[in-house]
Amino acid sequence: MTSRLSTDKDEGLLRTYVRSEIVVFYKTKDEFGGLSNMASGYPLRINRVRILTAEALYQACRFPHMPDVQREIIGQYSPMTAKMKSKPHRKDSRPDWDDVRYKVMRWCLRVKLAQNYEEFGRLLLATRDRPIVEQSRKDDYWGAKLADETGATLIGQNVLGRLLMELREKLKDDTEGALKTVLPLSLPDFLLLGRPIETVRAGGAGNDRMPQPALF
Ligand SMILES: Nc1nc(O)c(N)c(N[C@@H]2O[C@H](COP(=O)(O)O)[C@@H](O)[C@H]2O)n1
Repeated sequence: MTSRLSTDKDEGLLRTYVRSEIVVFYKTKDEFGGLSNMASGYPLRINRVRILTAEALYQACRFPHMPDVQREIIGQYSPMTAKMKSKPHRKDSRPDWDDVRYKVMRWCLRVKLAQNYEEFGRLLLATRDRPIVEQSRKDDYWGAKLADETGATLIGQNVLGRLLMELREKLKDDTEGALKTVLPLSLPDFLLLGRPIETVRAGGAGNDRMPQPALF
């Protein structure tokens, strides 16, 4: 599975999923909504900076050269607003963004697991061996869209779901807790607020819902 995801060569390859055979999440309140990057309750800490959701972290990674934009993104309470704050700057995303975004997403999911090992791990393992799919209205790159109005079938590249499945398989073998440590990606300028992103370790993030803006 890693090789399928290790390049965007298969970009455009749409997969078809039958709803009754998969774990699908659409809203964060769904049974498996915690798998969404928009889900709250899985706080992160990078270089001692608290970040409320994987979505905010992912969006901030677009702009290593723009710390003020990163600060604005991770300063939002709402993950959707964090995503919206990145939108006006998208054209200024790091120049290799389209090539590296799936690697960044894989790293964000690793961080989410490392720092929320019990809760997120339990949710991942509860999907057992089923395909995981994020249902989306518009985005059939990260997720999959309804094939028709019955909703019985979804079609998309489902890159996020495939990364989650990849992580689930690693977690099944993680008897030593190796996934509680996450090395930084070896990308040029992998920065947060002007500093190189350091190794991420379990603990540290806390789950006290302290608002990120309080840190600024
Ligand atoms: N707009 C929107 N609404 C939701 O409810 C979503 N779950 C998403 N998808 C997430 O957006 C992220 C990708 O953002 P880019 O389009 O690459 O900037 C990723 O976390 C998707 O899962 N989008």
